[in-house]
Amino acid sequence: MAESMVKLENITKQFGELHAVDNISLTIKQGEFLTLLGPSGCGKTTTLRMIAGFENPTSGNIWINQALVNEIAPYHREVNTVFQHYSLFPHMTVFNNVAFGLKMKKVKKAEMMERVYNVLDLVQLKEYENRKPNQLSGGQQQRIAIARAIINNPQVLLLDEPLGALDLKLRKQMQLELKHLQQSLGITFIYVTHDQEEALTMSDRIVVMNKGKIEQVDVPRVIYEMPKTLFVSSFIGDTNILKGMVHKKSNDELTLQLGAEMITVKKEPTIEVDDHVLLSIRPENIYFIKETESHDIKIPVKVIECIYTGSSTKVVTQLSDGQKIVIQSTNDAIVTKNTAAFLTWKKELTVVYKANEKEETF
Ligand SMILES: Nc1ncnc2c1ncn2[C@@H]1O[C@H](COP(=O)(O)OP(=O)(O)OP(=O)(O)O)[C@@H](O)[C@H]1O
Repeated sequence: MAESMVKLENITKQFGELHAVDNISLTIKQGEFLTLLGPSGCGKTTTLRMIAGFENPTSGNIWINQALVNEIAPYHREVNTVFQHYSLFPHMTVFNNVAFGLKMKKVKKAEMMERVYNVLDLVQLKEYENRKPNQLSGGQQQRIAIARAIINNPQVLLLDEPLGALDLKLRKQMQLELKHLQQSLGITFIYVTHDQEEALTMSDRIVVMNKGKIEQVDVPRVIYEMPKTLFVSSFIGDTNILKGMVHKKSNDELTLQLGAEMITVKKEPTIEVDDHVLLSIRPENIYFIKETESHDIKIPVKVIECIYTGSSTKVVTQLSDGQKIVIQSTNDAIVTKNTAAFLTWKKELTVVYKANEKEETF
């Protein structure tokens, strides 16, 4: 996976005054499943459309397979795109929809038949070859759209929210199918979604975008466990954001005041004594402990609410200064509403940000 398949260098796209994509640089490796993730309007689709050639960058360079493609028309780029709306030809059978690209290229009949049946087999729709798109379910139509996109053996497949129109169960099933397909074909996938769970499930690496800029690029585990910015922390998964203040700084630790308590966390180079900070702690990383237990972090709280959610219980607690901490507990027997309790979490799972860093609601 070492070779670079797509390279974006200082890419900006302006629509009038708006910087839809704002000076991003990114290298996507051969065979990689890379996901562009971010809220609506952050520039994901615009980035994908520039790689496809449907939009021209205002400035910057795009390489595909080591070739500069800025001036190359979409149909001459080694990429294919799958959209959320399948854009199948309604009057053609499944077979003809998939064969269309090969017919345009005047591929010989025997080879065309072999290739169409191969991809129909890959997407498990061989027996549907004579149906029209309106005789297929949404998931089947999307598989046909994917079959059509891979039949020309593109180096790169661009997928713009391809599962967005499907219901949750089918979407989850198709996520796994797509991932397996990508692995077996060895094609580079650049995938756009605003669904963080989908991104975490499918990707080799995730690019988190916000307002046209890249906030973080990394493997799913690092994005989830070590979000670099407050934005990433809040956008990916559920988290508690708590206000604190730095009391002491030693060689490798910070001592923070949180409510009436002092806790120690890992040192952050840019954070100094007296700084106001925001702590991000995921609900599933917090545990209830008994008053008699001793832990590095031990926070007294009041239990405000217990909400049963099936596999776990969401427990809302409150610190002495009124800040709320939500815990996702699989052992709710330990607490009851309106009682005092004690919380702990691992200091290495506490992510600390300077409070003035992008304090906004997401
Ligand atoms: N052709 C255009 N003309 C003017 N503004 C545009 C155009 N295309 C996109 N934009 C704007 O650029 C910004 C980024 O849009 P883009 O479609 O890339 O976002 P996105 O992250 O894909 O969002 P979504 O998840 O809603 O599809 C938005 O503010 C959008 O309104």
